[in-house]
Amino acid sequence: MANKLKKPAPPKPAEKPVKKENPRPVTEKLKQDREEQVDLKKLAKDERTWKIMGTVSLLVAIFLFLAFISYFFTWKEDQDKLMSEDSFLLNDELHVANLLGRLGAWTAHGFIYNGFGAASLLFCTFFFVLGINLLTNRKVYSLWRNLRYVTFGLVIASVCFSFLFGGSDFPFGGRVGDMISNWMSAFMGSVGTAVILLVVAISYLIWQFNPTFKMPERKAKPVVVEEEEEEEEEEEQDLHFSEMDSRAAAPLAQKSGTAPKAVLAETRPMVMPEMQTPEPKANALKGDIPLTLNVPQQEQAASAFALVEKETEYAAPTTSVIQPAMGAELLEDFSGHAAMDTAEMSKPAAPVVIMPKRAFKPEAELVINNPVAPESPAIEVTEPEEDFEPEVSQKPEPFFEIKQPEPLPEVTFEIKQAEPEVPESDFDGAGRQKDYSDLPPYEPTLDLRDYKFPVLELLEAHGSEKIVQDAAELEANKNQILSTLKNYSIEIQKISATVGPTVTLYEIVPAAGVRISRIKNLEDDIALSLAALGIRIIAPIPGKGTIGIEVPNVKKTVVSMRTLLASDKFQHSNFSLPIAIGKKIDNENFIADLATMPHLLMAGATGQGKSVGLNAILVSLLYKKHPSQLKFVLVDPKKVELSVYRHIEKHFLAKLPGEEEAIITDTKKVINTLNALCIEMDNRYDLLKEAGTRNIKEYNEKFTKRRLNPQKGHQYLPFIVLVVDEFADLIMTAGKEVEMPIARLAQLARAVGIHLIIATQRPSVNIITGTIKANFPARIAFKVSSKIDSRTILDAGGAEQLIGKGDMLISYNGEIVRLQCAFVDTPEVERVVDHIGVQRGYSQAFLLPEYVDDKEVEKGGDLDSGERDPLFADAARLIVQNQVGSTSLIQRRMKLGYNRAGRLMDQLERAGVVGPNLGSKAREVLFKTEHELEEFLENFG
Ligand SMILES: Nc1ncnc2c1ncn2[C@@H]1O[C@H](COP(=O)(O)OP(=O)(O)OP(=O)(O)O)[C@@H](O)[C@H]1O
Repeated sequence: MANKLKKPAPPKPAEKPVKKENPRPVTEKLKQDREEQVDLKKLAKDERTWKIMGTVSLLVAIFLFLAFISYFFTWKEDQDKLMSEDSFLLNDELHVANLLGRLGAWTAHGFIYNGFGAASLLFCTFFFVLGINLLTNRKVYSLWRNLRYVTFGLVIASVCFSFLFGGSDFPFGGRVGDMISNWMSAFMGSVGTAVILLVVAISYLIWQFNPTFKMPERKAKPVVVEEEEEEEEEEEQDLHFSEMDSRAAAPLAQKSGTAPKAVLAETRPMVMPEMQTPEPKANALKGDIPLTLNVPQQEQAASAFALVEKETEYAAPTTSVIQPAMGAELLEDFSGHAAMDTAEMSKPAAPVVIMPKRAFKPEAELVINNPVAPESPAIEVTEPEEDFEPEVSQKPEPFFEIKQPEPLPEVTFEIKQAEPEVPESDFDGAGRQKDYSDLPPYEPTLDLRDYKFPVLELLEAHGSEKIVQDAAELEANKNQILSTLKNYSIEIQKISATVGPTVTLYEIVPAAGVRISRIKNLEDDIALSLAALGIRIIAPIPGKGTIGIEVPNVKKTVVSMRTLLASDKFQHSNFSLPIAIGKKIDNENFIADLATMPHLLMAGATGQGKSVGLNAILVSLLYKKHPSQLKFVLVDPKKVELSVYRHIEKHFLAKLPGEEEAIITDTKKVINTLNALCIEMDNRYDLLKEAGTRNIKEYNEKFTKRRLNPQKGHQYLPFIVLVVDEFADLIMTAGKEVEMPIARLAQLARAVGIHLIIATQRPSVNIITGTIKANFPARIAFKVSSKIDSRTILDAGGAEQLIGKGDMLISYNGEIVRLQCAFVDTPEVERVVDHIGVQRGYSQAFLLPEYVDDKEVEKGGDLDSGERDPLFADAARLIVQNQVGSTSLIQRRMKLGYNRAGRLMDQLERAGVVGPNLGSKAREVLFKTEHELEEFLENFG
């Protein structure tokens, strides 16, 4: 039929003469030109062109290397001939000793004698790197960086050699080295030249190898990803390797006449010669939809050790299962990619494309995509002096081998904030603002200057953390999903998979015309057919245009806290309060700033990972913050969950004045503490207002620059994090009395550095009320028992589908992300806490302002009537020292509630220390010197 329809076409030639006016030859020429251009472009992009160039480059490297090495031994014999013969290269009668004949001798002479001496060997490395990159079509080594090293290395090494071995017969530094060295010696003398060269040579070595001198580790870990990425752009201009990505790969396959049945785009290159299978069998599933596997980069694949292990593990199931299931045929050998070094493998790489040799028209394509490994973990200890080997995949040494610092004797000393020594008044006699800028900046950490941050060795790696990709499982799930959708007549174009630590995300691109809601409605049916708990359907995945089906992995991977804290993202985060929460499906570390959240609500049924989550947050803060910068207020009605933190009371905990225990377990005390926090918040706002700053960051900056006078009550403000472990319990017992201060703090406390983390087992609407919810934009849901609970926490379903054990959803910045929470076990927390606890701390916990319940005051009668407040004398001294009769000064400096400070002021007035109330102005202070006051106090009793 088609042919018949085409036959009537001949009239066309008849039309040709009509268009005679058109300059046909010109058009044809243009066409031809364009075609030629297109061909050239194709040629430039053709993989084979790069390979040929790569081979040539490698041969050049080898040629130069042999010629140079040979020259070292034969130069004496060949040099005369080289220098005396004009047509050295063309004279066939000349016999030279160089291994590579006249060409080798001539080239080596040119490079070594006339050029850079022995340093010319560096040219070989350049051609080698270029060759490897071209041959593998990848950036195995950074060409740009190598070029820089070679260029500087040539000059520096040749000059150094010339200087050191100038007297030798062999041209160690070459002409270039001799010239520069001679000039330098004449210019600055031998000693000057030696010093300069030493400095330059050391700088060069440091630049190239990094001062840690941990070259093997550094090379093995993908820390360089960012650096590499930067350079990648530069390199792309030189080499267009990046064009050989998965996008280019598919057309390539088609071009070669092979419509791929399965296109596997892999993040990591894997050598699996055994995967090469014979020609396709007749049992190839017709119309089978290939699966695209988004293999997440294991961040800890930084170590070569982990990578090798992973590869072998992956190879076996893939071989045995994928091929028969997919009907995939002989897979091309991709061993070329195995040449890639570990550093390359561990960074985001262009997908490797495995092409079957036989053409096969699939219904939809099965592609194994390649999520970008988000970051390279720096498995480095916080303490640089600790020599920690980052072998995450190995079990750490038993704990008893880790030396704990000797407990220091308990020292009691006065809390004395190292306050800057600034004059009492900000203004000089002439009323001008005094300038303190010449004083050194205030350093809050100096109070505990010997404080040592916890080291990563205190935490465990919890297994190898290798993501187990079971090809059989992937294929089976894919087929189940497809057949379920097919049963409901839903056609799809493509399916891909991303394997995460706990779940695998299957991304589906539906065929044109399929309504998303239809797939969404099949959630339960798909779950049933996969016979798995924890299926979650995201339709559509925001910003992607695909539909996601999350299916739990049979074998789950524990995400250890240590991995997260070792990651580059955490180590180099400049967040105010960085918290490492867990890993996303694509294995990206989820690290957020609590200060911007600014409060966090956590909910989940019992035993689903809440306490572990809380510990993860607390531990991440302990790893990043100095005791002077952060205080915790811990509320633990269950009495056991947070009790481990009591050891760090004198470092990191805050409590009410006069309280014995810093960790609050009694509901009544919780109310007082929350109200005290409200007072602290108000006090801080007063300070901010006086300082003319808008938030704690600006305030602390101004304070450290000594632009705020501590005599006026200004002080460095630590962040305060309130953690409530069982909020439901509090609401049940205290109701509004707890809800109101929490809501007030949640609304206002962010700017003054007070942040709330509230956890609850019962996420019902009477616990998480509208007021609470409105002020907690960041929420975490562990597995809950019903969809209603999930809606109460996240305003969306899904948390009821989770699988527990730290599987969680976080609603943050307006999107809901599934994470596997980092796991930190109680013994690990104990170790971290003990590490801090044995160090010298403050003399007591950070004191919150005192809060006196009005009702209790009423019940207890007027304190003023009989006796004087025990703090009377201290308050009088404070007022006289500062010569300011202000209630808020007493409140702030003595950490008292407003009522008590007011009563003290009344007593001071009655005693004649201060004058009467002057409205908005401070009261007059009637004692001008402390001496007068002391005499008065002695007589007054
Ligand atoms: N992130 C995680 N990774 C692996 N396992 C986890 C994780 N979080 C929790 N688990 C497992 O689940 C168990 C219960 O966790 P956890 O104690 O945190 O639950 P919970 O929600 O606090 O329970 P409860 O409310 O009863 O205190 C842990 O002992 C641990 O075995």
